[in-house]
Amino acid sequence: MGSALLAGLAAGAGGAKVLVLEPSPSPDAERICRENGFELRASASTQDAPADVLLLAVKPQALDAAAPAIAPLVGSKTLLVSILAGKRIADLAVRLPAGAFVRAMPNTPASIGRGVSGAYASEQTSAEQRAIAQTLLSAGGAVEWVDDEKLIDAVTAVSGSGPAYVFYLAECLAAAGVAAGLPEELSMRLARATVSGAGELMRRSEQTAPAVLRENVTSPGGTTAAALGVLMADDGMRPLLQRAVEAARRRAGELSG
Ligand SMILES: NC(=O)C1=CN([C@@H]2O[C@H](COP(=O)(O)OP(=O)(O)OC[C@H]3O[C@@H](n4cnc5c(N)ncnc54)[C@H](OP(=O)(O)O)[C@@H]3O)[C@@H](O)[C@H]2O)C=CC1
Ligand SMILES: O=C(O)[C@@H]1CCC=N1
Repeated sequence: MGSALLAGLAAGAGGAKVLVLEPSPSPDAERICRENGFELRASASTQDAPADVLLLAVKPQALDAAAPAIAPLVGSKTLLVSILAGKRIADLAVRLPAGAFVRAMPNTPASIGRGVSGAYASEQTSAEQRAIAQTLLSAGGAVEWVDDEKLIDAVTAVSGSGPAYVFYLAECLAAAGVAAGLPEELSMRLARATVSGAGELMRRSEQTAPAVLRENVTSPGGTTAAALGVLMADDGMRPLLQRAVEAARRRAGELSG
């Protein structure tokens, strides 16, 4: 996720000095840094001046291990932008006492500029710092600000993890096609094209309500209505997805601390 945002940052960094801390950089991260003149190191040193902006993108479970390597870059004027699932601003502040915090939750379509991030800014965040966070995150796509930090766990469960649900839908659709008699590769091609095409149609359509797009596919008494009778049953897709999103939201809560 950090590499995806870094690629976006590369496009919009202007003349800013960028330091990337990464103990074992991927070839992609090395390339992005080389091509954009970003400095790449394993850790910060006490010789480094505090950063204006720090983007934190380690796993939540790696925060304790990573914090000492980052600490020299944190000062009272530093804006810390965290994309760590579950970690609250209070959790970050005890380890990395920056002056201001933005807790954000992007998603992997950010790697092609088509992501969406939810973001929450701490009270201490100035308008200028908020604008910087907006620029950084919008390199990956749309940005939706929320005014209650607790909502970030719900954002995580809906759009942070959400791409995985959609990819799993494609997997399940392909498997169902095979069960219906289609060759495996053809079924996967149909499922991929259907999921991506439907997503693109939803994005481009003037009609913003997915329910209307769904109704456009559904001929009265036809095949889609037969399938939706299963998916929209009381024990169908809605309660299933609600349970899945709630499990993700709960897990985010468990990752705090
Ligand atoms: N994947 C997703 O869809 C999303 C993830 N997130 C959040 O982004 C964060 C990263 O997740 P993800 O990208 O999936 O995980 P990855 O494991 O791909 O990325 C974590 C990165 O942090 C590096 N790292 C580990 N320890 C340190 C350290 N001490 N100092 C500097 N860098 C270190 C890792 O290096 P190495 O590989 O060498 O250990 C790795 O490059 C998580 O907090 C997650 O909650 C947020 C939104 C969406
Ligand atoms: O699975 C995770 O914990 C991260 C956060 C959102 C997407 N991936």
